[in-house]
Amino acid sequence: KRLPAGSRPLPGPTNLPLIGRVHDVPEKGSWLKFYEWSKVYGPVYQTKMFGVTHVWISSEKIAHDLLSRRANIYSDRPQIPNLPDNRTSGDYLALLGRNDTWKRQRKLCNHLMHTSALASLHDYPTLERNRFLYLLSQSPEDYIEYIEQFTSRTISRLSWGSAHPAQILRHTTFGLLETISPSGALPNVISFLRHLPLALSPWQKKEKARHDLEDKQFRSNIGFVRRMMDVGRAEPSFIRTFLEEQQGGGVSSSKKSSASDTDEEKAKEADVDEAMHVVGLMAIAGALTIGSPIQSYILAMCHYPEWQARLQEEIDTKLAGRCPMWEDREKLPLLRAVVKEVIRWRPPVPTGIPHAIEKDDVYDGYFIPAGATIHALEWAITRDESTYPSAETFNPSRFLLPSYPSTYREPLTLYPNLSGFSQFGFGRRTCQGVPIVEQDLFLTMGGMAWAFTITKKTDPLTGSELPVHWNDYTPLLIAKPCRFPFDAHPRDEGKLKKMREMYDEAVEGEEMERSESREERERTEGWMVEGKVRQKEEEIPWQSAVEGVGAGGPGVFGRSGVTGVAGVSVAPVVNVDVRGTVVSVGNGEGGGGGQAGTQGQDQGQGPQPQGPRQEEKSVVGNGEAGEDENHETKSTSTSSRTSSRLGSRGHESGSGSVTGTPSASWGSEPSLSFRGSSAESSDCEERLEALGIHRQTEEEVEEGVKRRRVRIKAVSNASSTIEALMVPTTPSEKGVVQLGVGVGVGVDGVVDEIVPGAWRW
Ligand code: HEM
Repeated sequence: KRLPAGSRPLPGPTNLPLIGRVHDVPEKGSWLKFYEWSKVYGPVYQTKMFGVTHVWISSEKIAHDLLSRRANIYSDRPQIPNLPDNRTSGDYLALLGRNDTWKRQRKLCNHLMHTSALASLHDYPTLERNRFLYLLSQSPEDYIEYIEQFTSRTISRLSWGSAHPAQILRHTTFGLLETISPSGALPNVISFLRHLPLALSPWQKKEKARHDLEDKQFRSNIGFVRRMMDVGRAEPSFIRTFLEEQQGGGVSSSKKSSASDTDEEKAKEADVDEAMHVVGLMAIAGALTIGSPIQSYILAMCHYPEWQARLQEEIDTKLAGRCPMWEDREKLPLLRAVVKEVIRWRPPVPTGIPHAIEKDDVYDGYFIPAGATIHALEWAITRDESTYPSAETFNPSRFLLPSYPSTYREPLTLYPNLSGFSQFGFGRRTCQGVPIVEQDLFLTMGGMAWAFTITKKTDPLTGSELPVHWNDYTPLLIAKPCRFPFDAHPRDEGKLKKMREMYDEAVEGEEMERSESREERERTEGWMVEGKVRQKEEEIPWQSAVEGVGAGGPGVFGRSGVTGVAGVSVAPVVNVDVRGTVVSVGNGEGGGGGQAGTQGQDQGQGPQPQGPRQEEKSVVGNGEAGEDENHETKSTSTSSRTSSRLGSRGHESGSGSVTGTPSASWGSEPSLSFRGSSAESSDCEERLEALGIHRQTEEEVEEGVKRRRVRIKAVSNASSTIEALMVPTTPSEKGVVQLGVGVGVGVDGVVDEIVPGAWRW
């Protein structure tokens, strides 16, 4: 393009023909490279990639000058090669171009956020935080799973008034992140690949499957809320707010006013459709992002124990030993400063979400061409030493002491807070979820500081501290710290007890919700089976549970929530590797058809293990797992091990199929065995005893011990986390306590921990 008179091109690295500088940008930590270039070429420079000009802004002031002050031309979004209709389709508000659909949707999103503050929606984050803390206390090494559960369940409740869509939401949302991230799908880097026809494009096929599943879920969620409203049992949610207001004639994102009744109905449905997408996008945004700073908090506490001690002191003195509540925020400026500093120290969206410029522009003598993609490089903005001295250091004081004039602000009852923070974008496209983020982070970080002392983990063999990385983050648009080891020690017995009480209260509510939404849940779990969307293991810790269950269907009971029926064997079957050793726990009466990661041919006919309450990750899979590279070999072998183990009482027939005789199990001894090189099968029960898990005594049965759970948790060697819950329910006709077992049977796993408790069936 010819430069306008008096202007010059932006500086930047020399571009190679066609590819520009693609080869220089690493897949992981790309923002570090762009930051490095900012040191060489200045706070605003350009690169080219496959013909597209990318402008990188590393100064908050320049980002405001362009994206906020000149918002009339800098508020568009670029086209995403791997999602070519992102600017027009109306499916994802955050990715829409600057058009009427975006304006309407943004307004509606704003309205829903605003009115939700007035409704009782905001109990949800506290409820889920309470559930989260106890789960974390039980197995800190499962932190990623529990954090993801927290974020997706909280936003599901906010969006649809129920946590049950959370699991599929995680699944489809992660897929979307891959679809749109430069490092997630090749066409986003090599843009001409987007022209491949569907049949030849693995990226398009994958995206289509993902989108179909997402669409089904969103529609079903609306249907669910409507049905609940009809019977007066809909919990508060964004979508309920919308539907209620629409019924009352209040809110409408109306695309057109219509004359006839039919037209009016159609227009209403179009509005509902639009609201469905707006709320869907809010759910996606919430499920994707908030886990990043929660994980970064744990990372920060490993490296900066002194700040943890100070935070605990603030909470202990101001709240007299109580766990922080949202209402306490005025009293806890340090906690708010920690929240903000975590985001500054490790920005969740380090490259920013790009804008696009619609008309040629000149800034400070530099020419910026129409159509360029404009990135506010959040990583660099948080490292600007003039605003954040010693930027690499985690230092919440920068928001609390007047000696940091560029970031300090009074009154401390109000500041620091996240409102207007650069990390949530600029101009007309700023993030609309800040109030949710603020509350979620305040509650989780405050809750963790109240409950735990987080430390680096000690190697039991050498006694030395296990290393914790400093800045090893996942490569997609929303970056999260890669897994690291740490310990979370409950600070005292009283707090542990309190956590348990808080958890019980949270789960109690959930049980009610579950029974209400069971039909819906079963349907959505069915889609999960259809969905077969594959994800990267390292990113999606629950993957093997998602993919891995045999076509015996029932092998894993997922969140079926079905209590065992008296007279029918509820066969608890646990098959996991214990540090390289296979454990099978079961009464062997069939059940356990198809195990995670098998080649999918198990046709379990036996009674199905079913649990009254299951954890999220026990999701029904499709029996076609095993294609995952990480799992294939071991999964297959575990499948056969599983079958033969079950065969100790059940019958193994044909090629891997497992059948059983339900009635024979009553009163029979459960089979417990260890297999493998490092353990004798005979010492299985002793080993379990040693782990604190004992068979329930008659007295305990007599007492009708309820709600005691034995949790067997397997962490796969590919860092999947699977959990088994054995929950004593009611005494059966036989006078014993039945155990429902929820097992995400994630073969290839190691049992990482067995929570002490009693089991029996
Ligand atoms: C730690 C959590 C979060 C971070 C760091 C974050 C960050 C961002 C950023 C950087 C943008 C782009 C701003 C721009 O283009 O200038 C954005 C957009 C957006 N965010 Fe968030 N976000 C978070 C959570 C949420 C949540 C929970 C919601 C739920 C409502 C949400 C809703 C949105 C929406 C709707 C947009 C698009 C606005 C538009 O394009 O007009 N975000 N966010």
